[in-house]
Amino acid sequence: MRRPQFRVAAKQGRLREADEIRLLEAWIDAGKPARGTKPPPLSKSSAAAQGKGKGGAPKAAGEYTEYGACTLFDELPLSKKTKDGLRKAGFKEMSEIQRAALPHALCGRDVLGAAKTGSGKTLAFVIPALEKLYRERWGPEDGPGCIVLSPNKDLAGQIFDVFKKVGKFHGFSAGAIVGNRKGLDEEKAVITSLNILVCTPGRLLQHMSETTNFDCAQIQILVIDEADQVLDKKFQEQVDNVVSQLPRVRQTLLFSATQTKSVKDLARVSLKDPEYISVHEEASTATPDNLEQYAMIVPLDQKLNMLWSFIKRHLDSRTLVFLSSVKQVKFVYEVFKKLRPGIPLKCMHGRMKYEVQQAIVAEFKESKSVLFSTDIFARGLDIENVDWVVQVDCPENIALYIHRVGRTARYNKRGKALMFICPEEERMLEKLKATESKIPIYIKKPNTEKLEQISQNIAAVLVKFPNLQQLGKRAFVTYLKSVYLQSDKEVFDLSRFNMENFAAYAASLGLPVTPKIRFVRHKKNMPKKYMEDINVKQTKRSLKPEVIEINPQADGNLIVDDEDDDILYPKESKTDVNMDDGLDILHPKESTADTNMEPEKVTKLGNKPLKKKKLKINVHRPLGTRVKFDDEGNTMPPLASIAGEVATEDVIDKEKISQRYAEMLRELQEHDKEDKLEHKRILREKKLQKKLKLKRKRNEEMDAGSEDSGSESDRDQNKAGSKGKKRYFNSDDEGEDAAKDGDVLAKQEALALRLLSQMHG
Ligand SMILES: Nc1ncnc2c1ncn2[C@@H]1O[C@H](COP(=O)(O)OP(=O)(O)OP(=O)(O)O)[C@@H](O)[C@H]1O
Repeated sequence: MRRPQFRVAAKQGRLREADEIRLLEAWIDAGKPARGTKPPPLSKSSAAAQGKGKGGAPKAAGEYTEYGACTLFDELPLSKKTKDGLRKAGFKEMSEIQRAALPHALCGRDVLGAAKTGSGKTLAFVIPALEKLYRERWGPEDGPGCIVLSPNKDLAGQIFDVFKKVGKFHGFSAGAIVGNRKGLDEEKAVITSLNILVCTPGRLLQHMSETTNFDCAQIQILVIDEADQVLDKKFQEQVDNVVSQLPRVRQTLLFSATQTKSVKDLARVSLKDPEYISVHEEASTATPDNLEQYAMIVPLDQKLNMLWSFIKRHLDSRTLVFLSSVKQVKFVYEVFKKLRPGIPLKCMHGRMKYEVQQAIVAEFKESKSVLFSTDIFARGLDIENVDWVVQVDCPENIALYIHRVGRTARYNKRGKALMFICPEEERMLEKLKATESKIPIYIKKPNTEKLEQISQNIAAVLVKFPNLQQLGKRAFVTYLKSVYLQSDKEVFDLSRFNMENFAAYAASLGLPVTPKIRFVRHKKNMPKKYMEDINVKQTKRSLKPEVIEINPQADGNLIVDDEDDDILYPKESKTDVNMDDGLDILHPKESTADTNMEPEKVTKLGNKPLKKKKLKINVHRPLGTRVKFDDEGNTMPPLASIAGEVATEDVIDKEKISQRYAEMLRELQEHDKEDKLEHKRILREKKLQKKLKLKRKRNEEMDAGSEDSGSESDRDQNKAGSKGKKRYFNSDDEGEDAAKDGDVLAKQEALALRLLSQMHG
């Protein structure tokens, strides 16, 4: 009895939907805005008036309102399901970019949208995507109908969440195709039945080439978020490949806070007669109005002191700290955690599992804390109420600066941003302050009185936790590499630093010696400008590797050799430029954003790694690479030299320094003692093992000898001894087992001797 009722209800539902779609299509067509038009500017009084007057749903069939100037979502020609979703999620009034983009996007036009960070661009493409599929009556059996490309998996996850929220009442299946290698098979199993795919270009391409029956020939709408980054050369091959597999007849929406207008880029995604919507083009600033921005000139070796002092003075804030490499993030997080600043610390980078990242973001949203991050979260990350964004390392360009600071002051909220800039990178400040950049940034003078000096505390932590020394070394190396690999040599030029700077920086990380570094680079991948910039000793036909070395012990030159991690060969296909360690460093890059792409996929997709050619560059720079000597002519450890310098400036008490050194020495001696004891223990254990082995061997020989003469019961006994007792190895009870073994063997030995003497007797 119930089945026919169900069928009737379903049929009625379908009919209602069909009626709604007919009405929506007519409304969209009748009230669409003229091409190239923008909605009139919004004054507070007009907003309310427009909400009641001009907009609104059609009163009766055939009487359609224009929707190009409305202000509320309810006034747009949207399906009931989408409106319900929006209402449930608490979205009522449209933001500027939504007002401007939605009317054009809803009537099927291609859109190239730009608006400041945090201004609500996500809804400006999520709504048209849902509506398009709804009006096309897309169903599960139709497969993928919408693709959203995002530069990284975290952002893809966030966009997916917005789809889930707003599309709650629709019946579409959607997925964030961002899984790790393990998730690939699961994705393969479902991807063909998903209607909305939010994915990174690399992952999508992988499915396009590997997943059977995965077909994108029916795609209705393509969205590219963070379009300037996704259309950047880093993704070029992947995006071109993806786009070539999509139907030419489709709608395309491109959004970003820092938009591309490059005709070449747009041609690549074949935009048709697009609407250029840049709602803040005429605004006096490129960053949110509610954002206060400050910069401070901080020498490299003072950055951690400054960061620590900042954190200590903002214990009641939610602070997001950007550093330029994974190793730096890990190091600063680990060391600061040990020093206990009095506020929870978290860290996040592209090497973490997606689920872990999600959990950390959720925790950060919940409590006032400090989150150290790489640039993986510079774009798109939407966290309400971030009070401060602190950029410890200089952003590689203005666009990245805008995206980083845009993690605060989102959607009408207030926020503050602070950037530390080394004197050697001051050119970036000039660029930011240039009129055309439209960035109201103010220089703040560091308050040296309130600056806490923590280098020695860090050194003490490193003595106590030796594994952090290695991490510190890596942090040092990856920082210098990140500077070295930047393409904007006007700002980033290692030659502006000298050996003293490097030594001081190493000391500020608590390192007892300045790590050595060597850069090897394929000439082909070096920016021309930089090639001219450095003194390359190379004949035209030479194929030797180019080597730039930094060595604190070398006189005058930047030389170095680091045995394990610092020989860098260009790898064209790698896209994660997150500077994890030496082996991940690529050719000079346009962008340092941690794209979180899966490198192995990219390699599979046909980018051949370059041959390691032996190009050698030896750079002899007339730089201030002085090594410090003490009164007796011995080279001084950098920490000592720095301590001396600081002391002369009366920042640190000399007595304190010697006390600290004495303390460190004591700690080292203690460690030394422990190491010696441990070494002795290991030797003892080895000796015992050896002895036991020897005895066992002898025993076996004797057993073999006594086999013929031994009684049946003896043999059984032996068998029981060897087979009946299972042994479990656990490093904790190794000593006890060994002792037991010793007893057993001693008994067996005695038995064997008895047997032997019986034989001989
Ligand atoms: N119409 C709206 N009403 C209220 N809140 C909104 C509206 N539109 C967007 N938001 C909220 O504003 C915040 C920022 O939105 P969104 O992440 O889309 O910004 P964005 O422009 O994409 O930023 P970015 O350039 O940094 O990626 C989100 O928390 C979102 O929920």
